[in-house]
Amino acid sequence: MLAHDPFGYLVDAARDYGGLVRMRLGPATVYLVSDPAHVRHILVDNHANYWKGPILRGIKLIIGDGIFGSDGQLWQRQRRLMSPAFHRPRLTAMIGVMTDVVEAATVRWNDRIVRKTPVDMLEEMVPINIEIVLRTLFGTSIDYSEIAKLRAASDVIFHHSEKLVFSFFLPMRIPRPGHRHFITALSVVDEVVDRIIAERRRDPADRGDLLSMLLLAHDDEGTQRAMDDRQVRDEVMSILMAGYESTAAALGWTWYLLSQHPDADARLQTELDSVLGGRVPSLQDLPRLVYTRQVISESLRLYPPFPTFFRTSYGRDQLGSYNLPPGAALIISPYVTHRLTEHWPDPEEFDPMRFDADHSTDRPNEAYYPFGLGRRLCIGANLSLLEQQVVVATVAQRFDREIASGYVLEPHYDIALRPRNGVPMMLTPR
Ligand code: HEM
Repeated sequence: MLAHDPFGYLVDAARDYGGLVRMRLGPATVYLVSDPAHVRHILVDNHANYWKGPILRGIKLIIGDGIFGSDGQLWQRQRRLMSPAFHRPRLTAMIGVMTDVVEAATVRWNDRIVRKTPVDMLEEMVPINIEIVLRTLFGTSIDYSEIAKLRAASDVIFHHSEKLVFSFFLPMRIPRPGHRHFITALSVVDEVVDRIIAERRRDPADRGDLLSMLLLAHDDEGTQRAMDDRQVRDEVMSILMAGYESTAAALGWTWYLLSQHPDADARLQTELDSVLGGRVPSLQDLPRLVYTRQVISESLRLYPPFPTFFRTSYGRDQLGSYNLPPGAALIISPYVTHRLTEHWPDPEEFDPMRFDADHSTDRPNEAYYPFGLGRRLCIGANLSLLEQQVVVATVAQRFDREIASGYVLEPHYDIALRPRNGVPMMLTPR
């Protein structure tokens, strides 16, 4: 089912059978949820009846008990502890790092621009994002060749994660094809994670960033017991795995979509010229980059980097007229919801004006959730949106961009949704 054009299949299933569809996944029964009212019920109103569940068992081989896959009290404690690292004052202090990192990246593209060879605008977003996550949250940085190694290893891990998730009904002790490759890749990322943590332990002064929050945490009873090494490792791994690939994919999609919609690109340039006039964006500029933000929102609607995520019910529940059994495995899909014609007319059309103030009130809030909803809303959503605005504004006002001739888009899904062959573009300085 999920092998060939999986998302076309899911969109058709929702159109034909509605916002809750019971389907087979191998020997297992799963439910595809896309109706905004059901999504709200599961993630917000009755969230206590749902946990991440056995579908995420495979992901735990990677992130252990990290925040992304944990539940109950452990999750609550970790979320409370980590949230301040993503609050507004900390985010605004990150803008300088973001602009520095993007500027340095554009210098790396110079020789390709001069030689008139394409720059892959998906691939190039990855080191930008790794660097931003490492510097802003963990106060460290790694060199370019190490970034490439980390990237290659994460690719293997993502690819294997997809197999693990969609064969969740098999015991985890049965190795899936590619298991040894996966274990080797995991050890590469683990080495980087261990080094980041060891470096900070040698110089443990409180820097107010996420890593300090993890390392200097005490438990709620104030017994001064620090978080154990394994938990710190699981959290750093969770943030790395959830953090950079998703934003890089989002930016890759935005560059692709702009290349296919010259009118939207022209409007974006007009806004950037009038608000920034060639400067890098500052905190004060960002609220004025309204159309830039709409472009980003529309890109996340069409191609949410996590097009599906998962829950399992503890007890029975009522979803509309349907009686959901206990232990039901749910695939919740923003990709599908974002294409429901009752909320999104001409859903395949790229139209950033859907997100202007006048049109945004036409639909329920839950018709749009690229970052999830409710208590488990993406902890990095605001960081990611800020970063996307900074990257799009900085790069777009510096270069005209054209997709390489002969390029054919092929979406590719392995937990994250990305263009399979990257986004090769010819860049011309403006
Ligand atoms: C475009 C970029 C991103 C997208 C589309 C995205 C999407 C999501 C979604 C849909 C969830 C909810 C999953 C669920 O409810 O099961 C989530 C959770 C999470 N995301 Fe993101 N994310 C992005 C960027 C980031 C960044 C930059 C970070 C960190 C630096 C991050 C860290 C996390 C974490 C830790 C969670 C788990 C939160 C919890 O369960 O309390 N994400 N993300």
